[in-house]
Amino acid sequence: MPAALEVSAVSHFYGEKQALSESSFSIAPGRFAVLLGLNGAGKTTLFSLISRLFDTRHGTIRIFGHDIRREPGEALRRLGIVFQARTLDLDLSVCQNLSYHASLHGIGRAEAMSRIRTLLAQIDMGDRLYDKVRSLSGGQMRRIEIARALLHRPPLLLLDEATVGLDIRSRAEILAAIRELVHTEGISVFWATHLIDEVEESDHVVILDKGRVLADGRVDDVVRACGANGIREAFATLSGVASVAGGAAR
Ligand SMILES: Nc1ncnc2c1ncn2[C@@H]1O[C@H](COP(=O)(O)OP(=O)(O)OP(=O)(O)O)[C@@H](O)[C@H]1O
Repeated sequence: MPAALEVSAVSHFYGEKQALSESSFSIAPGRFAVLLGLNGAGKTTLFSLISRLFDTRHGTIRIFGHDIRREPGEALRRLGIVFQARTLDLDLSVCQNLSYHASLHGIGRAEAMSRIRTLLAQIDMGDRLYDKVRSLSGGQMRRIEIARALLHRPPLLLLDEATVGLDIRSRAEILAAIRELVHTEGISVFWATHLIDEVEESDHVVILDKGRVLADGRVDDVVRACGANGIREAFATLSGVASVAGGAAR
């Protein structure tokens, strides 16, 4: 079976500025993989390339073996994405936001409603179907965005700093719900964060710093290769920062 995501020698420039430099790694199907990097590491740039928001001019990206440039339809229908910036329409209801996304994916109305009800129940939002998005908390909006990203049943889900701005309980709940999806549905997740405490020992981790992949592999292997005392120390050493504390790097 091909990799869920394969990134090969991908570079990206904003004018003269190089934001990604010959980045390569791949993620196996059914894995929870973390893209770990400080602010400005290039995480959002990489996600913008994977989702084809930006054109990939240097290198190749494949989703389950489908090149995003040569077979964009096949590749992108296997991808769900939650961007860092909120993208729900605040003046529409939860149902309207989700139905609109379903119709973009060619999902018929009855099937869409059935999927929406199932997904909302899974994320504990079953009673908010007809509420305006504006009336939801930040954590609840994030859950709706996750449900939206899963509506077309993609086998690969990307989340860019999905817990930013949420309180500690919402963060933990969202992370746990996504980890649960990996176990129960067997989907592959690529979770971008700068928060070291979101990483678990059995995860696959890709450490990105100033546009370069500095480490790629199982967390315990990366820690061992660095001769570090844990992922916190390995990340601090690789990123060249003095310490990583309080859940974030300093
Ligand atoms: N539109 C842009 N024009 C010029 N430079 C940009 C642009 N977007 C990002 N950059 C630069 O590219 C680099 C990577 O930025 P990117 O947003 O991808 O990082 P990030 O890891 O997602 O950071 P954050 O966690 O802060 O969102 C940074 O140096 C950033 O300043």
